[in-house]
Parts: sequence; structure tokens; C-alpha cells
Amino acid sequence: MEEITDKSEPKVTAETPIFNASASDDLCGILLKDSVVHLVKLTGAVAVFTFGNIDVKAFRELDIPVIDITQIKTIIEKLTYLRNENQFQIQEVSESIRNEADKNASLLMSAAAVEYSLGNIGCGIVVGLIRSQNSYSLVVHSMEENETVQIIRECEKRVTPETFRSVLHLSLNIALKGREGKKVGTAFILGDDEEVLERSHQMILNPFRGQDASFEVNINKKENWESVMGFAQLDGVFIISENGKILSAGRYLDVDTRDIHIEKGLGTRHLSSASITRDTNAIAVAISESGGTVRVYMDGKEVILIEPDASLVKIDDNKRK
Ligand SMILES: Nc1ncnc2c1ncn2[C@@H]1O[C@H](COP(=O)(O)OP(=O)(O)OP(=O)(O)O)[C@@H](O)[C@H]1O
Repeated sequence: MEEITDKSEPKVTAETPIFNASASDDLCGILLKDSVVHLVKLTGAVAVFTFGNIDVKAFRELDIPVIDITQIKTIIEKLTYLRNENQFQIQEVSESIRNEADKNASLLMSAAAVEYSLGNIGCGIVVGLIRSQNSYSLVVHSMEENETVQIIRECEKRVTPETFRSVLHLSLNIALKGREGKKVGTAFILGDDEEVLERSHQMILNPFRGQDASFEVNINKKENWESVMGFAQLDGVFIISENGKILSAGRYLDVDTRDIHIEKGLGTRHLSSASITRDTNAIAVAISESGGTVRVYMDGKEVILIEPDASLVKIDDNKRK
């Protein structure tokens, strides 16, 4: 580690770490501090403000003030109190800073999880620079810690990752685009197919039943998606094997929906999809016609909710091989 002695001419390059990360620092913390140092040099910043549990010793080599606003909150409170003569205002300001930061961080985490679930990015560290109102937020996020990513990994123990991602991708397409301008609701029941078939029956003739046993339409082949989207308008649900074989469409789930709690306003298809995941090892992905949402159920519970805001989730079909 290079020691910096000449403060007027900092011998710091992008390749030179200028602080000793303490043993307790995690990788995200180290990267974030490094980025702050780079940003200070790039912008010629006059001070660094930190908020929350950050070890400011990491910035001692910088020859500008490093101010931990968590520590001096009472001073800010006093100053603002004098100016505004209204103590409640600062509480609102500090709450809103915290809310804004939380919102920015969770926005980045959600976006990262969606991109991961679609297979567009791997699992690693993501960095976000978010502009909001009059400020930017720098967010460094470890996908390993992302709860949604952890759930996706759980799901991928029951069905192949390719199958789970294909169904999620297709579901987001259905939720965003619908069919010929009409909103569409449907559900995909993935994995544990023997048990699921046992606990369900055909409502209509199965369009995916071939003449011989070797007939296979697989959801992992993109060329099959158009016909799946067409059949999504049928009553009932799709049954998909853990490897992506579409076993059935227009299937009715014979389930006991008692003791299953789903969000108010959702209909019977969501309820029965959640129920089948309680009774089997299957995973259900349900698209709401009324809400335009995509929900994943596992073990009888909703584990992922995606509200596909077209501006957040940009689905580029060409990204998929
Ligand atoms: N047990 C079931 N198994 C399979 N499909 C079902 C079952 N019960 C209802 N459905 C399907 O759900 C459709 C009714 O959808 P409903 O609007 O009640 O629920 P939803 O899709 O959960 O709600 P949303 O309005 O949010 O889309 C029916 O047309 C039927 O095809």
C-alpha cells in the first residue's frame, strides 16, 4: 500500500488504493469507499458527507472535510430549528433523506434481480448512480445478498434455471404486452409434474398433447413462445416439466384453497396456483389480467412480485440466444 505524504500533489491513480480496508469491511464497503475517493478527485469535491454506519477513517487521506452527518444530526437539527423555528421540519427532512436512499437502493436491487432472473446479468456486484430530484445516489449492491436472487436460486433447485427464466421472461412479455392489445391473465405450474397432473384435469382438449410420446414442445425454445402466448388466453393453467416440456394447457387445478392467503383482489387462478405449490414441490408463476403483475408462488406463499413497469423492465427479446 502506497503512503500518501504530499497532500497538494496526491499521487493517487485509479489503480492505487489509498486506504487500508479494515478487516471488518465487506467488499461492497471497500468498493464504495474507493468510488467515493475517485468521485472526489474527478469532481474536485469540497467535502464528503456520509450517512449511516460508515467508517470515515477510510477517507482520512483526502484533504477535504469528511463529515458523518449521522454524528452531527443534532447540530443540523439545532441549526434548522433556529432557522425554521419548527423542529418537526428537520425530522421530516432526515426521514425523507432516509426514505429517498432506501427507495434508490431498493430500486437498484429490484432492477438487478429482474435482470438476473431474466438471465441478462450474472450474480456479482452491481453499482448504481441514481439521479433523483436534486441529487445523485451511488449504490453498490452485492447480488449475493439480494433476497430475490436467493429465492430465484431456491426455485432453480426445483426446475432448471433455463426453464424458470424462460417462463419469467414470457410472463413479463404477457404482462407487458398482452395479446393483440388485450390484457391476458394466465399461470404456469413448473416442476413436480406427476403430482401436479395427478391433482388436476383438462378443461378443454390439451393443445400440447401429441400423437406419440416423443412429441415435445419445449418452453425453452423461443420459437414456441408465440403459440404459448396464443394459448395463454385459454381458461386454466399451463403445466410445465422441470426441463421445460409443455405438458398441458387449459388445465384445471383440483386443489383445496382453504388456508391459503394471497393478496386481496387476486382471483381464483392465483389462489389455486398458490395452493398447488403448498401441496406439491411445484412452483407457480401467475400473471394477473387485472393488475398486470407477475407473481411467483412456492410452498403456498408468494415469494416474488414483479410489477412490470415498462420504463424499468425493458424486455429485449433479441438479448436471448
Ligand atoms: N382451480 C383452477 N385451476 C385452473 N384455472 C383456474 C382455476 N380456478 C380459476 N381458474 C381460471 O381462472 C380464471 C378466472 O380468473 P380470475 O380473474 O378469477 O383469477 P385470476 O387470474 O387469479 O385474477 P386476475 O383477475 O388478477 O387475473 C378462469 O377463467 C379460469 O380459467
